[in-house]
Amino acid sequence: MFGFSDKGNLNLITQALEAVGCKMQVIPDPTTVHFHLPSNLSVRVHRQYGEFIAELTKNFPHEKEGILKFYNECWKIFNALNSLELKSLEEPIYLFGQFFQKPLECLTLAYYLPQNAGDIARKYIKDPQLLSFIDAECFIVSTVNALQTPMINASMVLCDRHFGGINYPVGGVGGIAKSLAKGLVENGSEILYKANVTSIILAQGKAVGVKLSDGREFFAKTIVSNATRWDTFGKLLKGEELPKEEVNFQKVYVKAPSFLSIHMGVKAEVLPPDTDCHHFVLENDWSRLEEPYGSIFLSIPTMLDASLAPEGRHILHIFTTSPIEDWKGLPLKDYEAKKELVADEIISRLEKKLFPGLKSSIVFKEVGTPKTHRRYLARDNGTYGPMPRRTPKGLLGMPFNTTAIHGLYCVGDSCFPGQGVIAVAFSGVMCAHRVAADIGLEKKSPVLDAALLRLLGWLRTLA
Ligand SMILES: NC(=O)c1ccc[n+]([C@@H]2O[C@H](COP(=O)([O-])OP(=O)(O)OC[C@H]3O[C@@H](n4cnc5c(N)ncnc54)[C@H](O)[C@@H]3O)[C@@H](O)[C@H]2O)c1
Ligand SMILES: CC(C)=CCC/C(C)=C/C=C/C(C)=C/C=C/C(C)=C/C=C/C=C(C)/C=C/C=C(C)/C=C/C=C(\C)CCC=C(C)C
Repeated sequence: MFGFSDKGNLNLITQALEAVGCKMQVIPDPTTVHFHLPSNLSVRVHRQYGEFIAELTKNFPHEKEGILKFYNECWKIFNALNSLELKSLEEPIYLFGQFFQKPLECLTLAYYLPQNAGDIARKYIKDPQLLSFIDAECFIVSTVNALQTPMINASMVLCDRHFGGINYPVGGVGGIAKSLAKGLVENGSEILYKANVTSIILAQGKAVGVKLSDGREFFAKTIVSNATRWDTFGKLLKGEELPKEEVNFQKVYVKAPSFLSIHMGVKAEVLPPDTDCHHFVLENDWSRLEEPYGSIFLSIPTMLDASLAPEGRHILHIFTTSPIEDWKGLPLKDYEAKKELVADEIISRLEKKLFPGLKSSIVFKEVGTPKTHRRYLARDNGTYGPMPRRTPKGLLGMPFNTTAIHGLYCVGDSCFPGQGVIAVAFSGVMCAHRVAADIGLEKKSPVLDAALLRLLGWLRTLA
């Protein structure tokens, strides 16, 4: 996980836990990811920036200068981001205050807001294989290539992994939600589980409550939806005319595919002792990077935290992009058979590329499809999140938290700045600040608000 460090301003998981009086013990991951790429290109992204750059330049000595220039430009943006107090960019008193206190940093971010990582990489790098490597660097966090990945998001992940680092919460990532929930309850909040919202209640065009599938209704001054914008406006507000803002959003962004996930328990001896925790595998053909089932993600959390599995066992979480269309309309028997077949192919590829004997070492296996994602996360088509339809203008087209419906706010990965736990946590921080201003807990200027919201709405139409 990003966001777990004890320094800077981007450690949003640490900050969220602290806000409710919790802290989790973490284990630093020495390697963010080990790439296994075409032409046997193997690159380990070491926690130490210098070691990573040394490994990359060893593979591409003729591009040393380009590599340094590209990643240095990322650091410029990361340092600007990391210097700001992160609050709502839709709240003018805060936004203008930041421009006043940190003009250079804010102008840097405003300059890069409409730009994408692939264009900047091409300014410095010519080697097509190295440009494909930058595509893979972006793909693992955005599910699209570098030319479609906003430069601000790319800089955040390409640098924070060396600044705050990647850290694993002891006991597993599920502990983050559990700690947060415990902290919230201890601070007086109430959380309803198994509460399936089927619609948002409107009164005179204003959002005033929610209705659950069991018929219960809840009313509030403010409604915040963490469902995707497609679900919020397509299902929870079904029958209402789609607001112009949302039509624009859907013009610029489509739903990214979902994932096929395989969770396995294996005998420990099948993995060499120095195996890294995270791997990304694309064997032969760069053109398959973005194709369904083309590339394989693999996490082995027991490499960092042995307590997660019984002694002598490791956990493998293997996943690859997969569209829901491949899994729709199949009779149960065919669905089960297809899961086995597709999983078997993926496991065979890993056996061939990384771990000989993998198949015979399996002691437990469970396969989830896009339908599993849809069911458990209630995400339309099980989507991983928004993906630009064409080349985007960086982050310019991403909507913030306020919506065209008075009293209704959106958070999550279909809001600015997009996918990723830190991105999603930032959208939560922004939303909390905007709501606090709107209900009178923070300073607010209605005149400036109206002007800024109009300006931001207009900027989005340029994307
Ligand atoms: N670091 C990693 O390895 C990793 C792995 C996977 C995902 N992620 C990130 O996590 C992010 C997901 O964040 P998010 O918060 O936007 O999405 P989310 O899908 O995780 O959260 C939405 C929550 O809302 C609930 N929900 C949806 N509709 C509902 C309804 N009608 N009624 C009640 N509850 C409902 C869902 O059950 C879910 O718990 C993604 O962007 C992704 O990048 C990171
Ligand atoms: C408003 C206007 C107009 C202007 C102004 C200017 C300014 C001031 C601006 C500002 C801006 C800002 C602040 C921004 C921010 C941003 C952020 C925070 C971002 C973030 C991001 C993040 C991200 C993207 C992340 C991501 C991550 C991810 C997705 C991850 C994932 C992972 C996975 C999947 C795993 C892997 C594994 C393997 C490889 C195995």
